[in-house]
Amino acid sequence: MKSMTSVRATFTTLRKFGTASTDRRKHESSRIGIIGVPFHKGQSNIGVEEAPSTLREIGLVKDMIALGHNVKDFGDTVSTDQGIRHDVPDKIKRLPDLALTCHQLSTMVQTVMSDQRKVLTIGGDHSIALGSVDGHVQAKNGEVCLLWVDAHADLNTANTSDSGHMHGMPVSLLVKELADYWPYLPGLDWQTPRLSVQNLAYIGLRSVDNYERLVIERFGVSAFGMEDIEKYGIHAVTTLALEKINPNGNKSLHVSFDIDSLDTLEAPSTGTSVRGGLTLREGVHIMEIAHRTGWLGAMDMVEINPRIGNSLQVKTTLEAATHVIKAAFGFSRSGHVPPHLERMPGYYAPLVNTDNASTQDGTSNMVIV
Ligand SMILES: NC(=[NH2+])NCCC[C@H](N)C(=O)O
Ligand SMILES: [Mn+2]
Ligand SMILES: [Mn+2]
Repeated sequence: MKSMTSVRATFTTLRKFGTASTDRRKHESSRIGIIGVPFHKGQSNIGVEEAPSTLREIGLVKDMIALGHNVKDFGDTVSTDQGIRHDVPDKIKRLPDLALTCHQLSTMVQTVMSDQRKVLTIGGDHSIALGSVDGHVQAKNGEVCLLWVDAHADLNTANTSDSGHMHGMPVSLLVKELADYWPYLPGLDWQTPRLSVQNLAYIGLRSVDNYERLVIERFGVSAFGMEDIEKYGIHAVTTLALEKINPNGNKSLHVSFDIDSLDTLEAPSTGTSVRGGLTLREGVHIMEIAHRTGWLGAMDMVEINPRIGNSLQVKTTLEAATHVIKAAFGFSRSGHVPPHLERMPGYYAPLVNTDNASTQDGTSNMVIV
């Protein structure tokens, strides 16, 4: 057993640095709505549309309820098959199905928020964020800030995209500063870009196309790539990004989390994986900070593809996504005292004399057994 002196020293050190274990994490329960979007036509890999059902099968809803939240599963958007339209730029020939899916999603997000719930949207590829963010912006009358956690900027237009994959374009459809760089898009009459690039920040970038870089520099977008995370650390980068996009703390936060922001080793089952990404710990910490701001209104989790990789790789990816989501909605790696224990002062009586945790000489009379 450690001597009392060393225990006292440890406790004092912990208290001085204010670690989570000495800083009581108050756990607030929330009302949460879950929406699935089984959509894959923003990219070329079949399977990403299976992620919503797969995450449900491994217990996502149960996990959220176990965090003490009031959780309602609003089901999935209805899949459509409008075929290919030839009156739109060739690179967005599958726009009709994206437009219909995102219109449904935007409406569902507004419905969930009108039920006083935070929204968790499970993709599907990242093009669906056009619907989830639009719904959030409409529900909050434009007072939204957007944190895009991704290896990619997803800032291409139909003219600048090399791949023609719409999951590389949602941000350019969401920000008003790029509205003039798009032709009229049939089927998207319901969507008006209202977000400003000033309220957009990226974390995790490491595969940015030339035109995307041009836009980031031209408009001064807050873009924190992996190099910035090497230099300053994930805590500083996340805190700075959030301060940039919501300086007055009055906007509702939307975090669009692309699982490929994590390193390939952490989340291999995704279609456009890029080495040198975030560790799972870094991804979790981004969401811990987002949660603790109290600003989080909605989160997307996208680009999980259960058909890519072997069973261990799929399991690894799904577990990573679950850890990130739970962090966003209050799971604390340091533990928390559930409300019923809060109401049991006697519970701590045998261990800590709480009315005088440290005696006059600064030593603690806490007995750790
Ligand atoms: N959400 C994603 N995984 N996006 C990948 C985009 C890759 C590339 N920048 C493109 O436009 O095709
Ligand atoms: Mn993305
Ligand atoms: Mn990506």
